Amino acid sequence: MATESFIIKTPCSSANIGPGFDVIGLALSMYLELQVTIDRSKTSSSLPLNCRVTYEGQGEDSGDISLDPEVNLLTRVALYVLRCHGQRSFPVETHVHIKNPIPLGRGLGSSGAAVVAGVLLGKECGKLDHLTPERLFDFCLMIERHPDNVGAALFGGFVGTYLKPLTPEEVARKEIPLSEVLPAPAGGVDTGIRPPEPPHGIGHHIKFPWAPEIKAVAIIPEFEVPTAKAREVLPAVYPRNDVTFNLQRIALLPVALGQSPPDPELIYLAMQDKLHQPYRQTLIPGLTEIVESMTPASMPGLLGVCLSGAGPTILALATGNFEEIATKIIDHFKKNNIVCNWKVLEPAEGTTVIRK
Ligand SMILES: Nc1ncnc2c1ncn2[C@@H]1O[C@H](COP(=O)(O)OP(=O)(O)O)[C@@H](O)[C@H]1O
Ligand SMILES: N[C@@H](CCOP(=O)(O)O)C(=O)O
Repeated sequence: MATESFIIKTPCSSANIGPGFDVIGLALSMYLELQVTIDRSKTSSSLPLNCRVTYEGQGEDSGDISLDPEVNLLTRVALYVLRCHGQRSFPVETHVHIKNPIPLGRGLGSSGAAVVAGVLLGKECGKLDHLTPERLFDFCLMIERHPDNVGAALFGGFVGTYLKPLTPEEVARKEIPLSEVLPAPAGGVDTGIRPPEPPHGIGHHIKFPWAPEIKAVAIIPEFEVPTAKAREVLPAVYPRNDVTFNLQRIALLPVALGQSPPDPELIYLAMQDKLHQPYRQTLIPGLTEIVESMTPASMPGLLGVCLSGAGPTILALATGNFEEIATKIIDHFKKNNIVCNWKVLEPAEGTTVIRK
């Protein structure tokens, strides 16, 4: 067939869920979608890297998302996968239309979804059928270096993610600067050198059960917090008591969220954190007040509240009363002149490729 078309659909995610910093991820029902067509009848193209990128959705009007395939995160990731397999550019002539409802820089895994979808785009465009989901995870981890949000976006559901102990040589390869992994942005020189391939079996995941009654209410402030900035405010070392506090809760969390009917007191306790949220309140006005004041005792239907990913979105897990819960959190943000919108989301399947 001369024209090939397929769709890549990747869910957004909420990482951490309180105590699970860089470990736990939950795929949620808002999807980044790539509509891809490849005209394989053509033998040459005037398009840069043979690829035309179009975009609709979040950040569309602000011009935050580049349409240059050498600059756009998604297509750069796809090029990384292609170049690791000896293919310098996209097939002649590729059109990638990106539909993105995931708000940017809000802690709902927009970059994780872009990385996962980009890796799949590279696999599909390059006909790299030998790449298993586990190997695709390795590629994701060379770019998004924590496994929680990419693990959820790739595999779906409620997941625990972990990295295998790497040899010193593998660590050196995995931690190679991002500028050497991703192709040079526009204006950079394509040296023709193959980028470093990921070590094998870097990341792993395990799926946890999720009680069907539990929904995720995302309260999304209008301002952005880039994940890189939200990681810079975290300390390099932690007091032992704070680490123990999180270990005790992380042992409860997957069990508490899998039990049906859910136990609000247990879930509320299991969602407390001392490793990232207290430090990130400097970037998210009202965060501590929200986390401390929203309890199942004061709000029927509520199970627990946490920062979603690196923020600023707040994730409230609940079995009902969604609007009242969201309104209460929105009112807290209002005191700091912050406007929000909100959505009820459900756990989602992982990334799928749909061929027509
Ligand atoms: N669909 C997309 N296409 C291209 N780039 C994207 C896309 N989604 C996110 N990004 C990039 O990722 C950035 C946001 O990443 P990050 O700061 O990690 O926040 P988030 O919590 O949303 O993942 C955006 O500013 C943009 O540069
Ligand atoms: N564990 C990471 C998760 C970042 O997720 P994002 O959705 O904000 O990109 C962190 O907390 O930094």
